[in-house]
Amino acid sequence: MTRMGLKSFWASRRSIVRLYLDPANKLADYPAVGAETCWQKKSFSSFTGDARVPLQELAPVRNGRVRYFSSSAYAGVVWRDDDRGPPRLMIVQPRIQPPTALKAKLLEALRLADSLEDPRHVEQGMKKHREPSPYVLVQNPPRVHAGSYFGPGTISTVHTHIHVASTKGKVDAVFVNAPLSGVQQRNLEDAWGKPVLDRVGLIIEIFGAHAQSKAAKLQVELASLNYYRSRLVRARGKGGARLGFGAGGEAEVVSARGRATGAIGGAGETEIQLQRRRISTRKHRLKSLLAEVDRTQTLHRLARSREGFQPGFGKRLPVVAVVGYTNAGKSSLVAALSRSDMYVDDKLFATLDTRSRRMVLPSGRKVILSDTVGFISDLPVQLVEAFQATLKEVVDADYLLHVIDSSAANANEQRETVLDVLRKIGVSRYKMENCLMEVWNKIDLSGEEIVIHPPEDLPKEVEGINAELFGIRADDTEVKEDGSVAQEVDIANTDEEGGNGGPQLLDLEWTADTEDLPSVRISVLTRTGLLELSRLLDRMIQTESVEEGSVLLEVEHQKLKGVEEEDI
Ligand SMILES: Nc1nc2c(ncn2[C@@H]2O[C@H](COP(=O)(O)OP(=O)(O)OP(=O)(O)O)[C@@H](O)[C@H]2O)c(=O)[nH]1
Ligand SMILES: [Mg+2]
Repeated sequence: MTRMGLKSFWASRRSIVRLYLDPANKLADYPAVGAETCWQKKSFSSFTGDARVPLQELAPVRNGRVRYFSSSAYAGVVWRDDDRGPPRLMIVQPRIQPPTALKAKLLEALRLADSLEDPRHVEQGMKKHREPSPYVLVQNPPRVHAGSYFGPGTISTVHTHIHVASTKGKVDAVFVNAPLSGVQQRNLEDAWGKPVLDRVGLIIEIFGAHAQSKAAKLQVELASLNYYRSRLVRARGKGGARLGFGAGGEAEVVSARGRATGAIGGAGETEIQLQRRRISTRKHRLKSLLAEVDRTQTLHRLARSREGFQPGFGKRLPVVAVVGYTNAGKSSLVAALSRSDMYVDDKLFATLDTRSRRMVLPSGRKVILSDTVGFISDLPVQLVEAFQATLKEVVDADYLLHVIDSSAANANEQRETVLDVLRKIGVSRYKMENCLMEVWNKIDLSGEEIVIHPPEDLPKEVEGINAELFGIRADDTEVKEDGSVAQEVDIANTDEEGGNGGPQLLDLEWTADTEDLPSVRISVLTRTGLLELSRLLDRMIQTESVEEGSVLLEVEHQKLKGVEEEDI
C-alpha cells in the first residue's frame, strides 16, 4: 500500500482533492463522483482495515474539477465537467412564505444549480444545451429535525423524486436550498444515496469552479476549509472502526478507540483532532500566501492609481468600486464604460477576481473602475473571511456604484442585502451616505420603450464634451496570476484554533440613511443611461471633493482659531 505523507501530497498536487468515499461500500450508488476513474477496478472495501488512499490513484482526476477533502467523515465530491456535461443537481426547495419570496428563492436556486460549471469549458465550446435542473418543493419544516433537517415524510418524498428524475437523466447530487449541519447533510446523503450540498456548500463549489487566478483559488480553498472544519463528524465503518479523512485528501482508518494510527498522528490525538490540526495547518499556510498576494495587489493598485494630480485626491486616481448582487450586470457595466473586455456570463458568481479599468468622465477626470465579486443573500461568513483580500478593495474604494438588477422579482430585497453586506464588511456610514450611487440596470427588460444606441455612437453624441469622454482605454496593467500554489506544508506548530478564526462580518448598530441616494436607470445592453451615469458620477466626485475640501478648511480654520484664542 503506497503511503505518502502530507508533505509529499501537497507537493504533488495543484488543486485540493475532495474524495467521495463511502464506508458502507456503496460506491456504485455515486455515479457522479468520477471515482470510477480513480478507483476503476478497486473494490471499495480496500478502505477498511489499515488503508490509506494510494495517492497516485488521484492522478487521473488532478485536472478534473476536484477539490477538498470531506464534508463528513466519508463524504467528498469529485466533480467532473467532462463529456457527460457539468454536474446536474436536483433541487430541494422548502416552501417558504410569502409565495413571492418562494418564487425568488426557487429562481435563485435554479440559477445556483446551473452555475456549477467551469467557464473555461464553456469558452472551449464544451457548453451544451442544458435542461434546467429538476426541483421539488417540500414543506418548510416547522421544527427543524436535528438529525436530518426534514421529517421522514419529506425525506421519502424527495427520495421518490430523485428516483424519477434519475430515470430522465443523470442526477449527480442533491442541492438543499437551506443551511444544513454536517450531521444532517450526512444523514440525508445516507437516505437519498446521493451527495448532498447545502446552500453554502454549493456556493463554495461554484466559487471553486469559477476561480481562475491564484488569489481566487487560495481564497476559495480557505473558504472551503472554514466550511468543512465546522462539519467534521465521525462515521463508523465495518467492524465498528471509525473512519477519518485527512485535510489532504487522504483516507485513513483509525482504530476503534478513535486514535489515529500512523506517523503523522500526534500522540493521543483523536481522528477529529487530527483532521482539525491538518486543516489549521493548511489554513495558516493559506493565510500567509494570501498575505503575500495582498501585498502584491496593493502595490499594483497603487502603481495603477498614480497618475498626476487630481483635486481632492492628491497624486492618485479615485477608485470607484462596482458592487452589487451577483448577476446584476457589474462586469457588463465596467466593460461598457471602459470599452474593454470583461468576462460576462449569465451565471452566478461569474466574477471572482477584482479587475480594474480606467475610465474618463465627462469633466476629463480619470477614475479607476473596479469590478468585484457579487453578493448574495445569506452570504456565507466562511466566504467573507476568506475573501478579505477582495473585499478590502470594496472597503477601501473612494466611491461605490451599486448595480441593481431592476428586472429581478426581488430587486428591493437584493438591494437591501447588498447594503447590509457593505455595512457589515466595514464600509463607513459616511461613505454609504455620500459616496454611493445606485445604478438600476436591465431596464430593457421592464417593457419600457428604449432607444438603442450603437456603441460607437456614444462619444460623438456628446456635445461640448471631450470626445475622449467615454473612453477610455483598457487598463493594460492588469495582473494575471499564474495559478501556482504552495508546495509544502510545515506541520510544526499546529495548535488547535478556536472557531473559524479570523475576521467575521461586523455586527453594527447603525444603519445608513440610504433613502435619497443618487440613482440612475440604465441598460448596459442597449447602452441607455450610460452617459447620464457618467455625468452623475462626475458630479458626485466633484461635490464630494469640494465638500471634503471644505471640511478640511473648516478644520484648519478651527485649529487656527484655537491657536489665536490661546495666544490671546
Ligand atoms: N437584458 C439585459 N441583460 C443584461 C444587462 N446587463 C447585463 N446583462 C446580462 O446579465 C448577465 C450578467 O451580467 P454580468 O455583467 O456577468 O453580471 P455581474 O454582476 O458581473 O455578475 P457576477 O460577476 O456573476 O456577480 C449577463 O448575461 C449579461 O449579458 C442589461 O442591461 N440588460
Ligand atoms: Mg461579474
